[in-house]
Amino acid sequence: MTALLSTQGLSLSFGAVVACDAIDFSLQRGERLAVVGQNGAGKTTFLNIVTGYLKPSAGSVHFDGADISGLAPRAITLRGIGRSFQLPQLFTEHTVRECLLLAASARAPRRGWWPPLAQAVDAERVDATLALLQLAPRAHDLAGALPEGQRKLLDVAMALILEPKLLIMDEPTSGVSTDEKHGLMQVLMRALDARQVSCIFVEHDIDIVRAHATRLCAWIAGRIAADGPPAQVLADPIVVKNVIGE
Ligand SMILES: Nc1ncnc2c1ncn2[C@@H]1O[C@H](COP(=O)(O)OP(=O)(O)OP(=O)(O)O)[C@@H](O)[C@H]1O
Repeated sequence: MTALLSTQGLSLSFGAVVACDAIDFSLQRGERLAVVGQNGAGKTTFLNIVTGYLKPSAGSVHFDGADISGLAPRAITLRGIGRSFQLPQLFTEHTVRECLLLAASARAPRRGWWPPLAQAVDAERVDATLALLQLAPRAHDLAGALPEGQRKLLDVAMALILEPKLLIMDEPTSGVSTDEKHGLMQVLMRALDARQVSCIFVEHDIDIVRAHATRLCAWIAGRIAADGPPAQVLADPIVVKNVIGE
């Protein structure tokens, strides 16, 4: 089976710090991959290279059968890799519904703004996406007025409106209370399943990883130190010592 995403010898250093050390990696369709690692382990650097925000010093990235190495972030988004961030990137002065329309404009031709925007996405798809993320009751509220959990949901809704094949989420539960975290992840994972979107998510909460990931990669010093089913990786002594810190 051809991998949805793969990297071959992906490398990047910052001075003496090897942030991404010749990474060979692949992700199959349908996987929910959690990524864990101490601060500075290289998780973000790897994901920034995959999504075009950083250029590797060596190596290549393939997605959905094509070489996407060196493409700009917008081109990679249009090919089907969506991204949501630890601090949601919202249009806070706009309503929740308008945020989805603005996100959809990433698909519209570069020239023009509001008129092509309205044609770029149909109202039904916007409403279905809002419903999927349980945001329909907030559709006409300002994005900036949402509590953190709903900001995270809106950030993902804005990624899903572009119909990605893969969504990369950076700490989807950070800033959300412990009580709300599992509920939030259930809504997110159900939405991704409904749209048949594979995902990679960086997560520090091990309970969330156990409950919601099908696979886990543990990063240590620019390398994937352990990779496999979450229960297996979390029992690996190297991971226990260097990542979980017990
Ligand atoms: N733009 C940069 N310039 C210099 N050093 C950088 C830069 N970006 C990352 N680094 C360094 O590369 C290493 C990997 O950082 P990275 O942010 O990828 O780790 P991380 O695992 O995502 O950590 P965190 O969980 O804190 O986000 C760290 O030592 C970091 O200080």
